[in-house]
Amino acid sequence: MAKELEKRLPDPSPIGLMMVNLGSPDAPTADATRRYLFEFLHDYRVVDTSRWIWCPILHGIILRIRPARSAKAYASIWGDPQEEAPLIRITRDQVAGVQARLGERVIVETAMRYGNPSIPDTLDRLMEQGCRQIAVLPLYPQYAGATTASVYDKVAKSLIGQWDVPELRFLRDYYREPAFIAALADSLSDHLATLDWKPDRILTSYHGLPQSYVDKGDPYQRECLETTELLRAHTGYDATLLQSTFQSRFGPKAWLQPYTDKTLEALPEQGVKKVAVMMPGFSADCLETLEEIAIEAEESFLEAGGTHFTAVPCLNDRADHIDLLADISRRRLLGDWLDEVEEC
Ligand SMILES: C=CC1=C(C)c2cc3[nH]c(cc4nc(cc5[nH]c(cc1n2)c(C)c5CCC(=O)O)C(CCC(=O)O)=C4C)c(C)c3C=C
Ligand SMILES: [Fe+2]
Ligand SMILES: [Fe+2]
Repeated sequence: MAKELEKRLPDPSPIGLMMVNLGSPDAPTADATRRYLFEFLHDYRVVDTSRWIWCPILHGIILRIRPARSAKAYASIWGDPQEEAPLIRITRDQVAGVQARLGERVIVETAMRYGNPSIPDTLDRLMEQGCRQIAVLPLYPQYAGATTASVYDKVAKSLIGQWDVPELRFLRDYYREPAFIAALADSLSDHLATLDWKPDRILTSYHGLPQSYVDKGDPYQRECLETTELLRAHTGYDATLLQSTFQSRFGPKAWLQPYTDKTLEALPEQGVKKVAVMMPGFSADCLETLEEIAIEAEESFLEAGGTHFTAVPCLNDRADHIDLLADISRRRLLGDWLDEVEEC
């Protein structure tokens, strides 16, 4: 009898799972890119400079110049301009795969931290469908204040003013999951098997972060370096073959080093002419992988004397990636919520 009483009463409401990525402009145009960058670059988690200093720079220079340049870069990777951006399309495929694996008791939705589908609209949709328990899965394997914590902030802000707030759970990071490391290693070997050459060097290139954020305590750099360590241990590749670098600098301050572009430009002179670049910090291909690495970085590596270059696709909608996202959601987020419902 005591055991019976210990059981929680079954809650028949559906459970929500919101999978969140960074977001992209609504279209590959300067206007849409300006709206996206306006929201993105006003986030204190992304740019922590005082608004008295930052807003004149942002409004006076960046939002006048960058949107046209970035829109051109987006257009080069977008495909059909009537469709959504690559990052959003891939995230929707991931969501469909996770939904299929979790079954109909869980409602899985796509959300973007900036732009659409927005976090507040997605939370509203889940709550309208009756979800009283919502799990949030930021699609960033390594934690950073600028990404993961920014999702936490936005979720919390979205609920301001609500009288009936759902029970919430968040995933902080998943880079140490053995299945994640195994999927990265398999994606690398699958990709290398399609080539008729072997790389002399494989870069694990992570999105950069201002060095000052790490100096203030952000663990992102450590988590990236640990990801590469785990990948070395899994593949047996040593540090001379598998090397960490950081890409996508923004502005004149020092960012995490070594920089991917400078490394690639220097490698041919050191006799390293065949390079593969993989990007284990990105769960989906996006502007930073498809344009900055697969187009721009390849061009500058070949100009510097490299002979062979390849960019390894992100894990995207690979079955092992979707399996691990569903498994992490079940184990680390939904856990006893699912048990409670399933017991009834
Ligand atoms: C201004 C500072 C920026 C910080 C800090 C930053 C951190 C950061 N970003 C990602 C992941 C992505 N960033 C992407 C694009 C992008 N990033 C910045 C700036 C910062 N990022 C800008 C201005 C842009 C927009 C594009 C451009 O104009 O160059 C993307 C791709 C988005 C897409 O639409 O495809 C991703 C993904 C991480 C993981 C991170 C910190 C760890
Ligand atoms: Fe502003
Ligand atoms: Fe970024």
